[in-house]
Amino acid sequence: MRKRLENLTRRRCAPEDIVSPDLARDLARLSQESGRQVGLMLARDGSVEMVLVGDPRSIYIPDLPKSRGGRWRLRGLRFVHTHLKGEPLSQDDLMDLVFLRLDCVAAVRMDAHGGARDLEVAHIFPGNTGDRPAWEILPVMPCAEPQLHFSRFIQSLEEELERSRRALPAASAKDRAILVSVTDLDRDEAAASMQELVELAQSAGITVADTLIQRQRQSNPRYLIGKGKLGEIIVRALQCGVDLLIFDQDLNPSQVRAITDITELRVIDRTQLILDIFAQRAQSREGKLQVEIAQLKYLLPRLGVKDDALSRLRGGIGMRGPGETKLEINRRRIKDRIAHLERQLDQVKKNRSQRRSKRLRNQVPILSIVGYTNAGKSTLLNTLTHSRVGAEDRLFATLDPTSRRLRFPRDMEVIVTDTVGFIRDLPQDLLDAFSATLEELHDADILLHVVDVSNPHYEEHMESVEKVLKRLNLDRKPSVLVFNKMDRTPAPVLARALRRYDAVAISAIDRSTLEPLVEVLERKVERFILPQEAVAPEERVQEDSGELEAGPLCQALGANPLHGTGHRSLP
Ligand SMILES: Nc1nc2c(ncn2[C@@H]2O[C@H](COP(=O)(O)OP(=O)(O)OP(=O)(O)O)[C@@H](O)[C@H]2O)c(=O)[nH]1
Ligand SMILES: [Mg+2]
Repeated sequence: MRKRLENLTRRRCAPEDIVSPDLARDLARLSQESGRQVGLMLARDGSVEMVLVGDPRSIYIPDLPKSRGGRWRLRGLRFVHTHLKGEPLSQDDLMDLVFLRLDCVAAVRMDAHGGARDLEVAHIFPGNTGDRPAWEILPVMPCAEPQLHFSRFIQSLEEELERSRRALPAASAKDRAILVSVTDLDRDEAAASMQELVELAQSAGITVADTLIQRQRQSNPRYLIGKGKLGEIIVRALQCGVDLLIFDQDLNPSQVRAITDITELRVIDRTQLILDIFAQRAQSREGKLQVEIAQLKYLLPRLGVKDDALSRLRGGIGMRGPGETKLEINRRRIKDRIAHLERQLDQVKKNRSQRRSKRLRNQVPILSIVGYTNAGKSTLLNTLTHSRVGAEDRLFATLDPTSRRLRFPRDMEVIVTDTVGFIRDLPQDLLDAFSATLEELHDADILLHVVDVSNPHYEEHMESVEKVLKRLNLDRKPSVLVFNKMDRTPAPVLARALRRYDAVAISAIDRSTLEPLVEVLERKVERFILPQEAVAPEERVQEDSGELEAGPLCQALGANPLHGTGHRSLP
């Protein structure tokens, strides 16, 4: 029997036959005699790459050689095996098809006498699967004359896959990712969380090819996600030309490795994605130092896993942050590096606080817009600043000296700054990095906390923002709560929100709604001014009149003397 099985390796069938009739017959005969499934892994040219023997009901496929042509190609191997009782393709067969990205999987279904009766063939479905299965099962065909020209069939299958990849927007320089969430949240919450992950990914410059939510109570410890869903992901990656998987949940190092191994895709989690965004955004030296420290601290516990988890983690998105040369440095050197960076950071912080106390002596008031990501901060900034320049059609360049031509009393200006959005569940290391990015907030005189009140989760968002502000020691700063997007908030919801909180409602896309906010700001800013430096109200009005071709903020501020010096005796 052994000899006869070995002889199979020397067999060959024509490339156009999925399995030649005589090979099918011999497989069935061997199966009948051994009482086990017998299978062949056939290459595209019809040669036998592997002979496999299973038990009566199934067959185990060991690790296959790495795929030819990379992860977006089919493996170039088809698996043909016997089904002793003539049973249809099993779930395991279909999983093998998907997980191994086989050209196809075929069952030679035997009759009661051990003959090769017919052939059932399944292949990966090349188009967008949506809710349908990731595979397609062809109509059963007789073994004696299988009506399938295999080489032509596989060619058109690969062309179809290529087409479905090309149907997606071109994004050559970018990473293309599938976003995955495994959660026990209810449907709406899970969708909201996923939407946030999509926005995070996009702001990191990643093209989101697809999203996938699996709602389950208990997660699979090995892959986090269930095996069936993982199969779907593999097929979607193949269909979409994806190279990156991003999980909404934190992954432990061995999960990263297990998922990477089985999908052959790079795998990162939300925390690493956020770190990466910070790495992109950090401008100041302090920011860069803190982001690198956070990245290294994130990496450190993940070094325990042998193999190249390190390079994978580092390989997150592009190759940013601490460069590739550091891929090889070991745990010891990372710790040394963290210590070194922390010393540098201390020095920079000292210098900064000296610089700041100097700056504080001659500075214009700063209004800093903070808020949850996507609350509309940038929109508010644009609307406010656009209004300021009016007919001049020039954006309010925050620090542009020519804006003085607007003739504020005593050449005063107000600086409005936008900030990176806040997000929920920020780990401590990230918050440190965050605090560097938000360093300027310490210089702000007033915080405008912008809330998207149309979001059903707006109160959770407010809470997240307040938590961050507190941890940054900013919770005592004068602030104005702004409920944005009132245009798309149902009136009763808005009314209830306004009863509950002391807030100003606006719609940042509609300039005409900003007046109440501007009035509030006006009053707040006034409190910054030392009484002895304030100009008499009548004088102010006169100075203001007729000179300003400007929007409401400008008028409001213009109607108030904002003095460059000494106005910071704050409440
Ligand atoms: N309907 C409506 N949409 C708004 C309003 N304000 C902002 N948006 C939209 O909300 C989205 C997010 O606005 P952004 O200004 O980018 O939000 P952000 O807070 O700066 O977001 P991050 O910079 O990502 O933190 C954009 O699509 C805006 O057009 C509003 O008052 N009404
Ligand atoms: Mg913004």
